[in-house]
Amino acid sequence: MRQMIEPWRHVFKLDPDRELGDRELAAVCQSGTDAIIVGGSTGVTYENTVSLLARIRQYDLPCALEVSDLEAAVPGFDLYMIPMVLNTADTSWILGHHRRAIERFGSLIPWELLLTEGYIVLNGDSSVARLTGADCSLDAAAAGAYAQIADKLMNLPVVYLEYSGTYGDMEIVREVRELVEQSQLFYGGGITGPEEAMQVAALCDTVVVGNIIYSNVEQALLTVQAVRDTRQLDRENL
Ligand SMILES: CC(C)=CCC/C(C)=C/CC/C(C)=C/CC/C(C)=C/CC/C(C)=C/CC/C(C)=C/CC/C(C)=C/COP(=O)(O)OP(=O)(O)O
Ligand SMILES: O=P(O)(O)OC[C@@H](O)CO
Ligand SMILES: [Mg+2]
Repeated sequence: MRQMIEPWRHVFKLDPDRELGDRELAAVCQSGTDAIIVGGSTGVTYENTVSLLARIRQYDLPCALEVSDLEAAVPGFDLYMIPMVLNTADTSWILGHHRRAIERFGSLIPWELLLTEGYIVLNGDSSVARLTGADCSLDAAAAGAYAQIADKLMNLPVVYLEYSGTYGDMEIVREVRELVEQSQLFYGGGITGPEEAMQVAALCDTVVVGNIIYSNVEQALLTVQAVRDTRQLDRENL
């Protein structure tokens, strides 16, 4: 599964709990983005997830489910991304929900389609931070330490810098970039147009664009080419 995500430079994240018209969905899926991730931190149900998957399947691009609620474990995705929030003291978001999921779904779990994401949640004023009780008051050294736990101690395929709803501190992103060697570095949060997309694309492997799809789809679409046109900096040239 690592091979599937390796080429992903740009992805759109669609929230099953939000409305998106057919025209907008078509534009997003035909934009040239590398993949769609379906996910949200609240209000994700089996029904709204099935319905969004069926609509996305009209288009020919990979579609992953980022599992945030057991009730929404819908079969038929190309990939299942499993978040573990590293910077919370509430272990249910690191292991607890995961244990329950495995007890509940057992042999139904398509293990070969699962990828674990080491989440570092950095916007204290986001649903995901409130939900998981994440400690978002991290400086660059602390964020970098969590990133190395994911990359070097846990060997996770993905480190996800999650600024959901706000544009991140690029000094922190840069520090994390310098330290992550094996994991694929995802960044998501507050990208509202091409300039921000380019800045992030220079530092991270994969750029995730979410909320702006729902408020200004034209700006969201411009991020695709912006990421394509941006060369990623080598760690040595940061
Ligand atoms: C049978 C079948 C098809 C199985 C496939 C999947 C499955 C159930 C596998 C079982 C194995 C397993 C280990 C599952 C994990 C179960 C689980 C619920 C884990 C908890 C994951 C977690 C830490 C969730 C917390 C929230 C989170 C990190 C969500 C990620 C998405 C995210 C941050 C969205 C942003 O939220 P948004 O709502 O957009 O925020 P804003 O409102 O601020 O925009
Ligand atoms: O919605 P935005 O702020 O673009 O963030 C994208 C994604 O990281 C959310 O999980
Ligand atoms: Mg969102």
